[in-house]
Amino acid sequence: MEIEFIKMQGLGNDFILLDNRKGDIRHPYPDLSKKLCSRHFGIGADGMILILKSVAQDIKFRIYNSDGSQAQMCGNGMRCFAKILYENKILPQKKMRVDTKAGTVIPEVITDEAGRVSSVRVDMGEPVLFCRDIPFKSPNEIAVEEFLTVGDKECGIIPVSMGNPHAVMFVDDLERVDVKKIGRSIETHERFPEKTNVEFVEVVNDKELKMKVWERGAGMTLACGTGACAALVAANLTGRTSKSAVVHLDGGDLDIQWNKETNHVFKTGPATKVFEGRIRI
Ligand SMILES: N[C@H](CCC[C@H](N)C(=O)O)C(=O)O
Repeated sequence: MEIEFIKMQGLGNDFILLDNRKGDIRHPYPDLSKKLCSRHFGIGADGMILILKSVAQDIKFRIYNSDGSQAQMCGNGMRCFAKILYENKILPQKKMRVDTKAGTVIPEVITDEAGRVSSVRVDMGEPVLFCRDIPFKSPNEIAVEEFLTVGDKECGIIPVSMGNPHAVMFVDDLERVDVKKIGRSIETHERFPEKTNVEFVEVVNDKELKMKVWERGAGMTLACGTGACAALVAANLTGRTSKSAVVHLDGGDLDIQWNKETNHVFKTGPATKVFEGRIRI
């Protein structure tokens, strides 16, 4: 069968969006994601995102990594998702309640004078710090700076979940980190039973972070929205930044705010439609 798709990117983290509200795409999603995300044999992307009908909320969001694994949530992908829902008039409202495997997430599109979505502000919900819920194997009930044995090194990380697991590592000089080698090792570390995304973070000042990311199920990407949220939470918890910061990623900047009254984390950034097409599966 032939299906329509929309290729999107958020700070260079790219996705293939499929509208399967009618349920006519019956191909197993893990296999379909691997095929479509292949940069040599498919369309090419870090992940595949599905627009699905929801009973409980306005719409349902599901994300699969390029290796076919399913993730609970995707920050950059959620901005792309919200942009399409609004611009394609799938949902009339600017503020949406989205059913994700990380719970209900609330994106709000911000439009320019022409009515086009210029950026999206997402209420990402609450960070998860209980080790058992991340999940992360630890004698500690709550995440603190933990040490993982990676090869012949002891790496200090702070485990945080934004619905999906993250290992945040603070470094003095981001340019000197072997992101691939260390990221790959920590992604599959046995203390992360569901694997993990890995963020390498350099503190610029109280309101700025620089970050590179190795993503679970996708490898090095240009940006990770949930990862930027996890990085801000870890930085604030350890007194490195205030409760809001600009996170500089290879693909661009994200604005992250942690509202301590509601304990919700907010992420604001761009979303771009690259092209649309049809592909035989
Ligand atoms: N690889 C992630 C999912 C995509 C998250 C990332 N692209 C984002 O923007 O949050 C995981 O397996 O948890």
